[in-house]
Amino acid sequence: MKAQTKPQKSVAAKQQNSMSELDRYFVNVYGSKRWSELREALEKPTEHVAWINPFCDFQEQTASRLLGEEKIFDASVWKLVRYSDKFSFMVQRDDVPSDIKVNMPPPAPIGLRQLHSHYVLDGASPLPAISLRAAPGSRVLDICAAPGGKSLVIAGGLFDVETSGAKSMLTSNDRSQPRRDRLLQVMREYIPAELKFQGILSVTGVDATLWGRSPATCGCFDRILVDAPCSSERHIVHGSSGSSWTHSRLKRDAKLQGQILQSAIRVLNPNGGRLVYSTCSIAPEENDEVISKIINNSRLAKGLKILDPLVELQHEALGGLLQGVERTKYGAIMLPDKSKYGPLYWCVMEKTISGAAGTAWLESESDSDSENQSGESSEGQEET
Ligand SMILES: C[S@@+](CC[C@H](N)C(=O)[O-])C[C@H]1O[C@@H](n2cnc3c(N)ncnc32)[C@H](O)[C@@H]1O
Repeated sequence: MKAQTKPQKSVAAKQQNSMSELDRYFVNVYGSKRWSELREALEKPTEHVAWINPFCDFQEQTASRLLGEEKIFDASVWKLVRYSDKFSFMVQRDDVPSDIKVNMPPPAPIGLRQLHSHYVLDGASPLPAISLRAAPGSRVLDICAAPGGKSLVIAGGLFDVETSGAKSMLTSNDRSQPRRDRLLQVMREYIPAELKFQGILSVTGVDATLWGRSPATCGCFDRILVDAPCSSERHIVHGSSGSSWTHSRLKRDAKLQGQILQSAIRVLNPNGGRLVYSTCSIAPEENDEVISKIINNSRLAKGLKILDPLVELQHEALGGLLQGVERTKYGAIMLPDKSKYGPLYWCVMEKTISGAAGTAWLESESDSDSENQSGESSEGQEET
């Protein structure tokens, strides 16, 4: 065995310390038996599904063509699950022995438009995007959007090339330039160019904690997805995150999540706007406790109603995906020791302030909330 150099030793020692801090923390949260099962499940590779791109030319038939004449998916391994004509996905068949690891076929450009056939994502990932219920005509903000899997799922339900005049709008925002570059590439590969040119689909680089600052954006989104940056313990356990776990970092993440959520609530339409908050963290401090702080803030909670996170998902097509889902105080969580997919936490809320003019309520709060805003400056906006 090769001897470790001094810097290698100190990195290994740091990771070791951080792992034991992580273990101690989660034993307290889940108890030692559940944590050891959950940790083992987190160490395994992520289970993926394929979202079928409804923008490919042959729309409804796309999914079955992928199994049939296109032969991208082998029908003895994959099966098609159809939630609606805008949302279908491919999952591994139940009769494929679980010890056989089959690789997801890579996306391929197909049809006249040469758009990519499918997008590979964790099986739990589409659920927050579906729960938004964005329909043609909705103005949607995906406030932490890169690399873009959930934006694609939203766009699929929102736009129809034929009915793009329905005044739907999707703003996919992310502060990180490299991740935004990836998001722009995903949009180019999956979404027809005509939607981008009409200015109804845009990519922006604003600091999400600052969205609520601009009177121009107050109350103007009917649907908002806050898929917040989080500790992402699975990546830490896999050693792929490039950072180590500490409780102080978790607390910083939770603070940022609260700031982003507050900012998003300010730009949510007060007449029936819907917001979904999600993370891939398994820590209650980054999930229910972030929601709890909002609920206990009388100004922010005004008109906000927490909805049953599973109601929107009661559809036979989603039964397989939702297996093992657990309710939490405010939302739902999928943890990979009980479920095939995840981790994923999500909470669905709606804002209705009867009789309130959109901006009046928002303007009255903005000053007193300013101490909660991050001091970081926003980046410029760009269009796809
Ligand atoms: C969980 S990832 C989003 C994944 C994405 N929703 C998807 O489905 O592909 C969180 C994202 O938040 C972005 N982010 C972190 N802090 C931010 C901030 N203050 N403002 C905007 N975006 C931020 C990160 O760059 C990261 O891309």
